[in-house]
Parts: sequence; structure tokens; C-alpha cells
Amino acid sequence: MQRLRIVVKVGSSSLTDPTTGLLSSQKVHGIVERLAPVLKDPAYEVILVSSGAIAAGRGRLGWRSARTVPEKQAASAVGQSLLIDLYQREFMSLNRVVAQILLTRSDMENRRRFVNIRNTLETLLEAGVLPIVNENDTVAVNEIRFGDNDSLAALVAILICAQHLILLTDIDGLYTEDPRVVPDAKRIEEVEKIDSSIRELAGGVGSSVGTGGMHTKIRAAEMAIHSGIEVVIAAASEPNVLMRLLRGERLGTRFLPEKSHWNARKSWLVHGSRSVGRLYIDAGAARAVRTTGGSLLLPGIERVEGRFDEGAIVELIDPEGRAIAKGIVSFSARDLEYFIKNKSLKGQLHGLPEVVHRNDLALLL
Ligand SMILES: Nc1ncnc2c1ncn2[C@@H]1O[C@H](COP(=O)(O)OP(=O)(O)O)[C@@H](O)[C@H]1O
Ligand SMILES: N[C@@H](CCC(=O)OP(=O)(O)O)C(=O)O
Repeated sequence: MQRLRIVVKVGSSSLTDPTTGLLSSQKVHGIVERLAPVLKDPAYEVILVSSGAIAAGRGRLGWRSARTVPEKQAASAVGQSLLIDLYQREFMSLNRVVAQILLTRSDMENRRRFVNIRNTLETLLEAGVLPIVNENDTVAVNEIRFGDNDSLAALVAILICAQHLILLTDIDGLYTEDPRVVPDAKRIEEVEKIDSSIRELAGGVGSSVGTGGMHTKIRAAEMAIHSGIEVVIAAASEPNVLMRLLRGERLGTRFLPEKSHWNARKSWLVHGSRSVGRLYIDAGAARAVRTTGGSLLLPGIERVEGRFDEGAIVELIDPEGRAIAKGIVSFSARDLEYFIKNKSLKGQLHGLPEVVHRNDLALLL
């Protein structure tokens, strides 16, 4: 039987006490209660992405707040083990082994690590273990931080080819405006396509502990639906919310997956990888790449930007300056510059590999 894969993300706001902002063991218990029936059902495989480390650490350290990045990192270092210990004890009563997985953005950007993470998760799921993922806050300096766990959860869902991503938060879905600011705002039940009219609905963060508010959730939903994954934003406080959602009950806001979506490799290219260079290409090459699904060949390249080796991720820029695709380049920047400078060589360059093979290329436009 093909099991459905579900990534459930629980935000800081749903794991903490609203007045103190500290981790609430009662709320953690509530999340475990909602997960229990799904875990028991052989139709599903679950990965939990849980925030809460900073809140747990602040509680243990007696800190009223953690504002600077080093403070948050220190609080998280103290709190992550407390958080996992709490989950461990809760899941023990359900006879379920848990595993801790801590990731940074750069783990996702590196294709080998990305594949390794997938192998580990697959093995854990196969062994009936519940993986509990969080950002590795202590090593995640600004450039490699997710910051919010919504994008992390979307990338995990892409990585393991999940069918559902459920973002549990302190509000029962996406509203036409932030209901904390505009009390008569209306909940949106279903979103067919995420465009600027949807992105504009997101207001700020509601609680003192949340990060990103609806902005990061809509961004995460966008990544996931492009990859064929259905996304729901729902209230963590709703009784039996997960099973009810999986049975099709209309709770929260459902974002429909796109029908013609990227495969996992292309999704990783677009959302997971970071490009380190740009190839400026001519109109003919842009047309070949965009409309005929062709590879990028040497004669189409006009200029190279960035220092990179073969195997790096680059963006392809068309003559109008638009990034039309992202792909894995087969030559280093130095080699490409050499070929461009010695254009007369072009005629003799048949037989060289494509600069970016079509299988290693994902269109952005
Ligand atoms: N259009 C909107 N609809 C619903 N909630 C919104 C909207 N804009 C902003 N918000 C705020 O987003 C908050 C949830 O985000 P956040 O605090 O980051 O949660 P989490 O900790 O679960 O990631 C809500 O409490 C709400 O105040
Ligand atoms: N990694 C941090 C969570 C960051 C965060 O607050 O994210 P979110 O729950 O999306 O608002 C922690 O465990 O405290």
C-alpha cells in the first residue's frame, strides 16, 4: 500500500503560553494528541517540524526575552534538548520512537547533503520512527538561516515528496486581513493560485514568539504547491484537527497543488539551491530554453557573472534582464569566459557537453 506522506509544522505560537511566551507542556501534549490518530493509521507517514526551542531555553534560563541572534542561539541550544525530551516522553506513551533532525539552509542547498538527509528520513520512516525537525539555530548565522520554520517545513515536504503539508498555527487560516488588526476580516477557505493579491493579505506576526506571520506561510505554500503538494494552514487548537483535515473536512485555508508541477530534483533546484553565478544569454538561446525545452549551448552565452566551478548552480538571464531559469552548469566560470573571449573557437567546440543540460534546468518564467 502506498502511504501518504504528511509534513506537519507546529509554530512557536502554538507551543507557548501566550502571556509568558514560554514553552507550554500542555500545548505540546495537545499537539501529540492531534498527531496520535494519524500516527496509528497505517495509511500515513508523518514528519513533524517543530519550533519551540528558543521558548524552552528562555524558560530554563529564566530570560524574559531573547532578542539578539546570539541570545536566540544560546536559548535554542539550551531549549532544543528540553523540547525533544518533552516529545520523547509524550511519544513513549504512544510507543513511538522519535528522532531529532536539525537542519540549516546550507544543508538544503548542497545537493549531496540534501540527498543524504532524504536517505536518513526515508530510513527513519521505514523503521516507524517519527522524525522531529527544527532549524539548527546555534550554527545558523544570518546568511544560512531559514529564520522561520515554514520554509524549512516546505523544503522538507519537497525533499521527501510529501502529499500534504499542514501548517498548524495560532489562527484558523488565512484571512482577508490580519484579524487581530481588522476584527471583521474573513477566512479564505481555498486558494487555487498564489498571486500578488494573496501575498498582499499577509500582515505581521500576531504573537511575541512567532516569526514571519502569514508572509512566511504563504511563501512556504507557494514552494509546496509548485511541487504538487497540498498545503493547509489551520489552528493547532482545533480538536483532532489533523485527522479531520486528512478526511477532507473544510477547516483552515487549503492551497490546491498545481497539476503540472516540477519533479523533486527541479523543485530542489528552484527552491532549495542557491545560485552562485549568472549566465547572460542571447535571444535565440532564451527561446530554445523557454519554449522548446532545450539545453543551453555554448554559442548562446554572452557574458558570465560570478566565480564558480563546474557543477555550480547558476541563473540564466535573458536579453531583457529576467532570470528565466536556474540550472547546474557543466563548466567553470573561467572556462566559459575563455570560450567567450575566443569566439573563433566556437566553430571547433562541437562535441563539448551542453553548458546546462535540459535535465539540470528548471524554468522560473
Ligand atoms: N491575513 C492574515 N490572516 C491570518 N493571520 C494573519 C494575517 N496576517 C497576519 N496574521 C498573523 O499571523 C499570525 C501567525 O503567524 P506566526 O505568529 O508567525 O505563527 P507561527 O508561530 O505559528 O509560525 C497570526 O497570529 C496572525 O496575527
Ligand atoms: N527554530 C526556532 C523557531 C523559529 C520560529 O519561531 O519559527 P515559527 O514557528 O515559524 O514562527 C525555535 O525552535 O525556537
